[in-house]
Amino acid sequence: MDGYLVISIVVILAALLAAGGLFFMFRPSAKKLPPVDTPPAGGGGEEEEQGGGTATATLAPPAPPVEELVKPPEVEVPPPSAGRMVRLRARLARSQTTLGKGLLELLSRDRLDDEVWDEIEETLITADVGVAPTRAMVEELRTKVKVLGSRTPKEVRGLLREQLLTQINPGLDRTLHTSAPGERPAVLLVVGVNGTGKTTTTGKLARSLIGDGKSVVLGAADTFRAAAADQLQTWGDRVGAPVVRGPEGGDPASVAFDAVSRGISDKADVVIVDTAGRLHTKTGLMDELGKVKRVIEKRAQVDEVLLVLDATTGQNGMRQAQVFAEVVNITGIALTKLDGTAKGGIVISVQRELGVPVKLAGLGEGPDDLAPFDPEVFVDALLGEA
Ligand SMILES: Nc1nc2c(ncn2[C@@H]2O[C@H](COP(=O)(O)OP(=O)(O)OP(=O)(O)O)[C@@H](O)[C@H]2O)c(=O)[nH]1
Repeated sequence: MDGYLVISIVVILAALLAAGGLFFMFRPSAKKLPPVDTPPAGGGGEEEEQGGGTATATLAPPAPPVEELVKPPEVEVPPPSAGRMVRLRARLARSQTTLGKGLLELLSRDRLDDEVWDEIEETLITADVGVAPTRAMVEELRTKVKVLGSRTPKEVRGLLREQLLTQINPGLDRTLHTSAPGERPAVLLVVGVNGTGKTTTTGKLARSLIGDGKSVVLGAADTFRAAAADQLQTWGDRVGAPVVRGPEGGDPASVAFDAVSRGISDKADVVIVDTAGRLHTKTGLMDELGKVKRVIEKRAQVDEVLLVLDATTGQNGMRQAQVFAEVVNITGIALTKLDGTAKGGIVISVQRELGVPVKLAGLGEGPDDLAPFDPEVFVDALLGEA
């Protein structure tokens, strides 16, 4: 019986060894693996096919790790801000020359009677210049025309140019405060009614500052609308500016605080905080913006409060601007959509009403269509070529 058992074990072992041997002889070889489907690089794929027969020739190169296939988004290098208003002058000319040409035509008439002066006044008021500045301009023009007697087109243009410039006041300091004393970043707070172009202006401004060689951190304190933070994120990603954001409906002041803290720790040059500024009630607005400003000031001074105003909204926009001015100390105005209105006179009335200079002009929807406001370029675009 024992002998029978021993023989059985030996037979089983022999069968196992034989099976193992067969497996190693016929196991699928790495050489026969299907080629990995990778795009041919530099003609290498063709060479491999021509080599046919040898194992190395049929082997495809190892697939790159997945992370390598996901390319990081390309960071754009925006152009500097200098000379932008000149570059965008055609946009202004297209929308504003109705005003300029209308005034030039009226002032060039042989007889300047009361009716014509009324028309001049009307043209200025229609273009949102505002009643008081219109009266001042008309009075000055009347006196100068009397002194001049007969007028050549060049003289008329010169007179009007001088008057418009006087009202716009080229002497105002339009510098955007983007350099802070000491180590900390400059802090810019962007306020305004939704839809005026606030988020777009924040994004464009970040681009233009980066184009001027500054580093920027963006704060998406418009937590009221998630899309606004996404929009800002896209702007930031395009130029490599970090965007600090919070949960939808979260506390805007806390996002603003975090953004400024990030700017300080990153040693950034500028932090721009985009706010929601919903104009539900004046007290609500005051609470929200007041808190954002107070909380930021725990970390750094706010160097610039930029009010974004839509030039196409006329007197309604002006009223909204006044509410913001009562709530927060505005230091500059970004006038958007100047490319889409003939009412460029709003530059004059808004400065006069708020006592704050227009510092930036929005002249289109393109990423680089925001320019430092230049009064002379503006007036020349308005009046057309001399
Ligand atoms: N033509 C023209 N369009 C502009 C200009 N600035 C902004 N816009 C457009 O105005 C629209 C509103 O801009 P947003 O930046 O979303 O406005 P917002 O004030 O931030 O509004 P919320 O995101 O709701 O807070 C967008 O379609 C912009 O492209 C400009 O200077 N010219």
